[in-house]
Amino acid sequence: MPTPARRGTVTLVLGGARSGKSRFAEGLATATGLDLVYVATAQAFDDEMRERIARHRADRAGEGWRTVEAPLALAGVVAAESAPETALLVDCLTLWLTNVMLADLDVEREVDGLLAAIGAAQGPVVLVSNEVGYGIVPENALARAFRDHQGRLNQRVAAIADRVTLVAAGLPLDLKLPKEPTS
Ligand SMILES: Nc1nc2c(ncn2[C@@H]2O[C@H](COP(=O)(O)OP(=O)(O)OP(=O)(O)O)[C@@H](O)[C@H]2O)c(=O)[nH]1
Repeated sequence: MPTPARRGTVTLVLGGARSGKSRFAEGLATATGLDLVYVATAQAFDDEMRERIARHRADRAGEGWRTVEAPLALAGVVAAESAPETALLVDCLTLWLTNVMLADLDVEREVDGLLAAIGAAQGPVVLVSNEVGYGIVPENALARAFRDHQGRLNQRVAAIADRVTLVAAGLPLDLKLPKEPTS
């Protein structure tokens, strides 16, 4: 049983594809005992993705989640949905960044807005993101730009997060833990 995200804390959960990061992040959010909002950033462009999303929805059914889809307007959704009695799970920053780039939006400006919304959140926010930089340097420029933006986005969220956990093969490794209160 993971230690719950506390009120107002920001947690970043990193990992590769199928690493178990989403399940771990869900566990952090549910362990708060607060109202649960799942902020989904994926868009279904094909049948496989539609089925994948349907499976995720079925897995969450009955566990008290309310789902809000935010493929692009993530900062606005975090600002609107965050509340002291609500735990937000944002799954995931990688697909959000993909959507921002495909929509030809200004990545830096969008990330600035997202960070401001996360920093102002009233309740716990758990964010899932991918570590994508372990492979070889991609041949095409868009993939290289994406990889760089993703690395910078992860660093910026990690810098303001209270806790950062890397999940590999279903196992969590804490990279950053909340500071203990001094008294
Ligand atoms: N639009 C939408 N997307 C959803 C919903 N539920 C889950 N998703 C998306 O499903 C994606 C996660 O699914 P997977 O690709 O199977 O997970 P993964 O990240 O590869 O695997 P793990 O590392 O195990 O989490 C996330 O990006 C979510 O945004 C939903 O209700 N609506």
